[in-house]
Amino acid sequence: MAPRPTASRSHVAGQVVRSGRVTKGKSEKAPANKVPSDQIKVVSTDQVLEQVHGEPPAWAENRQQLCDAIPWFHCTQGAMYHSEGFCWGFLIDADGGTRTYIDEEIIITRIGGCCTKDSEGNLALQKNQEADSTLARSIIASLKSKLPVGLIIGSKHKILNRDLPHRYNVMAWFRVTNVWFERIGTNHGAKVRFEKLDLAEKSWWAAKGSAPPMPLELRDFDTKPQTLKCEGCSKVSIRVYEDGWMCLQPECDRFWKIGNVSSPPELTFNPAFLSFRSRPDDEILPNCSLVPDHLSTLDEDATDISTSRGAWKGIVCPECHKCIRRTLWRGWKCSDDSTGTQTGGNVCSFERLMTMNPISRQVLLDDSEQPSMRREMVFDRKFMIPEIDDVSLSPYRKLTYKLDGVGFITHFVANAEINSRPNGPDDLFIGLQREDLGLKRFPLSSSLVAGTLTAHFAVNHGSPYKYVVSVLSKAFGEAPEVILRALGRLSWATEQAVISAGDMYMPPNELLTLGYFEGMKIGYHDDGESSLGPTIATLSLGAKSTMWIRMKYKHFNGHTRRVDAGDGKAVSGSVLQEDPVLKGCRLEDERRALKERFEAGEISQDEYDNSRQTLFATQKGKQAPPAIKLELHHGDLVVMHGENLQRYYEHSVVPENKLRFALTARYVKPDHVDAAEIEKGNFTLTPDQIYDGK
Ligand SMILES: O=C(O)CCC(=O)C(=O)O
Ligand SMILES: [Fe+2]
Repeated sequence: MAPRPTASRSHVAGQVVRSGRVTKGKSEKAPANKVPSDQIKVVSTDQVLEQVHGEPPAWAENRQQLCDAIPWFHCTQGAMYHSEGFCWGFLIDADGGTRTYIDEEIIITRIGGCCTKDSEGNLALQKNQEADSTLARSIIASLKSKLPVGLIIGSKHKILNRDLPHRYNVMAWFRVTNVWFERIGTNHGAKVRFEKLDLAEKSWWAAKGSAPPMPLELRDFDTKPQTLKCEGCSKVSIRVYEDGWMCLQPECDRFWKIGNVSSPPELTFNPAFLSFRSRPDDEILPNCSLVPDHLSTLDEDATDISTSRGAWKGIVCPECHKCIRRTLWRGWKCSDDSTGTQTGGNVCSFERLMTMNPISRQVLLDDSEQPSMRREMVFDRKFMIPEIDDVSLSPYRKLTYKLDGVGFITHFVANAEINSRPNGPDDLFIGLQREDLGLKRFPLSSSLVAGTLTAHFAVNHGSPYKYVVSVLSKAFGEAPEVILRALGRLSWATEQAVISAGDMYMPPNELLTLGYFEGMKIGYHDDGESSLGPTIATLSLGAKSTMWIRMKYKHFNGHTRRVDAGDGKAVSGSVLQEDPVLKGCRLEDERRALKERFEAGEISQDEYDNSRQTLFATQKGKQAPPAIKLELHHGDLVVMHGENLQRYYEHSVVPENKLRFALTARYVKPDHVDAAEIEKGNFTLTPDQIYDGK
């Protein structure tokens, strides 16, 4: 038997393989003494990294950059990007599992999925991975359809032991040559062998100073590793390990056995399995380029192109090759989408700002949205039906949605007469596009995947306010005319709504402008910070959108969400300390009855809590369906009023077309603002900036 390299004694291209996960065949080329010392970087006492020969064609500091710019890797989690039943892209990073392998042309790894972390932080298969699982099916489909797969290597990759230049590095196109199953722990999981498609070109991740690849004409494409038919299941399996041939069909009772004996835990790859190469095949063609040249496909002269879906994808910086997202309203700036950690102190100066021809309101109108004097209104009975008032604020139609004990939402429905007035919504819409407002996309403060940017642009004027993200605030004193005019309208709407409810009017001192391109939206959130007054007014400009309002999960269900304890088991959520038992919540009658008994002193706190736990155990918690649906059109105003509205309910807005602005004004309590920033919220409107409701 060939010597079996193990953790303690194997040397792979000049460095000790520390993980003990890889066992390489004897076909290894570069022996340790061939690596010049200037090409070795000592990272820590036990890690010596070789320099790589070249540079990746594209790279990223985080997954979001990668997913935004690389069309074959739209995936923020997991190793494999699959869609439409195929695997398109694959990331090899921290943990490829046991028996992984990498060299300049071949990669062997597990396909991901079905995993959990063991006590040492390594990924362990939690259950069997079957051939009909989504991941296995996708990778097998790519193999059978000869679909090339793009590979990316992350700097946490433990086996290559080269000094990878960036956190995520695009490698090359590969073909899938084999997919098979192995026993991994007590379960079985799928493995894959990738082979680089272009064998003529030297891989950038090859060691610096290493020999060029063997020319194609000198290569042997005929010798293949041994394949044998299993006497048990009659299916053919390839010989992956030198230690012996094994049946690799998990359903066979001879699976993962050499002869009659279970395979040893340490195995050596069959050199023939590592060294065979597939003949170049013209049929294997990627269906897009490895690194997209997105900028050259944008025709800026076409109207509205700068706000189309295609225009807010990420690009690969033509200068430094970093994947950059469109963080700026006007375009891409390499240094703006940077954590600064991967640039080695060099800031790339690339930027591409678009012309941004203003789009007129008419371009966004669809057939069902002809300008009319008063829009016809059809209400869907699935949602709350409002009170309709066509008189008191004419020419606006006033729709009021009342949530008992919670608050109300007033929708001021505009029409063509209102919109076309000088300095009205039509003019404001064009005005906002002409101004350089400094709209930007910011990282979401609470997101499952760190670094995720909002799917809308934002800029704040007036008192500082942190909504779902932190946005720098500009003083009203520096605000352009359009912002002050919008503030005039929003102050009017706030006053009308609040006074008609008999509440005190607090003039807004903050205005957040959101800009939405095609396909952008704002997900469910509330505007209920302790620093804010109870009233929030929004002016919609441009594309039509739908606003959804639903009860928050915990108020709908009466308990917080169940959380994953990390071992695959769910920890049940805790019951609410104070359950408002809102109208329409789940198990409303039962919850109200328990609450009444508790408040009447008939049951103790413990009994109340335990009875609710028992009640909730009968049904799985779920998200509340939307209670209110508002169709927001150009020029419409919406006022949400009531602290409890933000406490118990959340809202989201989904626009439908290429360009929409939402200008939302709030009252930020001065005791929550730094003294130095108070004056940012001061403003005086000129008489013609004050709105009179016409
Ligand atoms: O886009 C909209 O209409 C709503 C914006 C919003 O919810 C917010 O700014 O908090
Ligand atoms: Fe909001």
